[in-house]
Amino acid sequence: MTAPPTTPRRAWLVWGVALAVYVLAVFHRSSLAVAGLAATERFDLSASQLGTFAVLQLLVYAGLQIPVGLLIDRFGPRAVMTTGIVTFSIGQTAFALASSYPEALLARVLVGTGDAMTFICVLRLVNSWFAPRTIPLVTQLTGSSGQVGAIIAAVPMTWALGELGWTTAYLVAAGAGPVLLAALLLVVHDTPQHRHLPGQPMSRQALVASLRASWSQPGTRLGFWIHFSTPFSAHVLALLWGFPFLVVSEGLSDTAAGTLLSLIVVATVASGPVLGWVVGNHPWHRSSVALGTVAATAATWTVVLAWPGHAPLWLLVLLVVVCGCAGPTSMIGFDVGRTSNPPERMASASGIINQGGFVAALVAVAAIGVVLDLMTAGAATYTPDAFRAAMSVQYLLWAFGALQIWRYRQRVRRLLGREVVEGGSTMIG
Ligand SMILES: N[C@@H](Cc1c[nH]cn1)C(=O)NCC(=O)O
Repeated sequence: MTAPPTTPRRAWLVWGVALAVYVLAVFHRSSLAVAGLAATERFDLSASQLGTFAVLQLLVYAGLQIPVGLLIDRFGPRAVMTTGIVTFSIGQTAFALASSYPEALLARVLVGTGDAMTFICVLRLVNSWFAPRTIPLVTQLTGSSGQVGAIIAAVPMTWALGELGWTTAYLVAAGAGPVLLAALLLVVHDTPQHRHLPGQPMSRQALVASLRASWSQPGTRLGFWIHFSTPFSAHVLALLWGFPFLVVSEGLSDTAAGTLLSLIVVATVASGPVLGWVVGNHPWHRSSVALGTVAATAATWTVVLAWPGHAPLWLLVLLVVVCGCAGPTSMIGFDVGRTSNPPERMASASGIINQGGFVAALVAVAAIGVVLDLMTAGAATYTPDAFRAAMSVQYLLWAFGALQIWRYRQRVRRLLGREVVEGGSTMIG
């Protein structure tokens, strides 16, 4: 499987259907965030039980990235994506019908499993259907357009939960799965030449050796740390802590806080194509863009956290826009992974890289909760000072991630000249 020299027209149709499946996966992933209160009432949950839904889903997603990458390299993206769409549709149906907390948790595990099978399939399809120069742009468009699923989850799903009730709202959402499954089976082929192109069967030793080979490429590690360092701040805000931080620490109304959180997705969707263009035309500077993004995110947070009293609205808008733009920067990680690995290891390398941002998000979300609890032990509510201290744990992740990006970029640059990288390869050895 190598990229075609020119992009066939059919590639856009294949990508459109695969992207729609990814949008649906992001929609299902995000559809719990707007249902927190309803879930608390339906299953009689405490706050930490509610938080378990989000953490469990992230854990399942991150934990499955490497196995799913291997499955794609072995069975092809069409087969794995088919399994993914069936799995998350069953999960969402089960969530609609769940009547107890354990049933609902199991349903979220299925949603997380199906979700984990989607994104790297789309990346693999992009790599097989598009001409090499177009791949960075389409990869970026995939990542940022996929976030539209989060917007659909926020607005129409809130309406549906209020108007149709829990069971009908989630059943209707699950109903989109079979429709897209039919389109997928009809339109999506693994490559322009093959409907189904499986890889070679591999023994356990060969699988381990292949993963080792991917990880030993400095470019895969550089991709992992870029994905680790850039998007987690947006996840921290959007997944759990943004709303209470903006309301308690910055004194915003519920509506203003909700609007700012939606602005994250708008910034993500808008900045993706620009970054895609930059990455496609200046591959040598990919890691510089990532380092600049980490610096800009940390600097903006610093001004917000150091501002005496409530930060002004323009500064909070800047914060969510900068965090939103950092999301697409994480896609640079996949591009570095693509140019550092042969086609038969592409999906497993993407799986390794895709873990980065989700591991960082899990660590950040959990660490912020721990610091908040420690600083407000016994108090009825969180305080602005506690939030300032808790949000500061992000500096540890930025510092560690930026250090690792710097180390691996030095290693790649020591071993490969600029003309080789600009020629489209960062594979070493
Ligand atoms: N980095 C994200 C995608 C992204 C792009 N822009 C903002 N976020 C990512 O890795 N996504 C994987 C997924 O399954 O969504």
